[in-house]
Amino acid sequence: MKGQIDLILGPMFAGKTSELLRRVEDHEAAGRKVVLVKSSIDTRYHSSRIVTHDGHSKGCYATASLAELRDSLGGEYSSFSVIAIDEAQFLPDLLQFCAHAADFDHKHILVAGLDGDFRRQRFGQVLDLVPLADSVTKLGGSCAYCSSRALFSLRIAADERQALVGGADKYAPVCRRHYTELNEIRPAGE
Ligand SMILES: Nc1ncnc2c1ncn2[C@@H]1O[C@H](COP(=O)(O)OP(=O)(O)O)[C@@H](O)[C@H]1O
Ligand SMILES: Cc1cn([C@H]2C[C@H](O)[C@@H](COP(=O)(O)O)O2)c(=O)[nH]c1=O
Repeated sequence: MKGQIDLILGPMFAGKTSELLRRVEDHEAAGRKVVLVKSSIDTRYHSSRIVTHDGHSKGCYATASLAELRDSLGGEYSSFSVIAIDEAQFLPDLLQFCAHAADFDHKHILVAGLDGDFRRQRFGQVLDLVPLADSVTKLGGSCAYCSSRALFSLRIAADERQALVGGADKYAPVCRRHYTELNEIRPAGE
């Protein structure tokens, strides 16, 4: 098998995790052995399962880093042909691990994560993978205020830290118009 990196990006509630699990099931149905992993920072729904916002889930490794996952798997690492990674924005060694696993270990890597934070700034190393990727899929959700395509994650909690784990209690998916209006963003010079 050749190495491959497929990215699934988008704002919160866009269906990234659902799409990741769908692709995992396709690989498993084709007889490929898949290891699932997420950042251990994500404790929202379950500590050792990847869970979608509408309750679908699959067991996974929860890890602080992908080097730690590699160590935990030991010799079993070579038996997996597919590595599915969720909450990729929280993994500090995402770029180095994925590059090595695809280029030299010939793994097929599926990566789901935020393409931007609540300020629409880069988040972790997700965007660094774009030049290495075979495919990049940007999903959109449904705007919480008008049902147009949601492109961005609006933070509704009063907290300025980049990393703030949460769901609908802290974030809403929004279209460009509502992101701009609700953040009171003004064009430069106004
Ligand atoms: N504002 C919302 N709050 C809670 N759940 C939502 C909201 N918008 C959409 N959902 C549900 O979340 C599902 C997508 O969940 P998931 O795949 O976990 O998305 P992502 O990984 O992109 O955050 C949608 O199919 C829908 O059922
Ligand atoms: C926008 C944004 C999000 N987060 C956190 C909130 C959630 O715990 C995850 C994203 O989860 P999802 O599966 O994509 O719904 O990331 C954050 O820490 N900072 C942000 O700016």
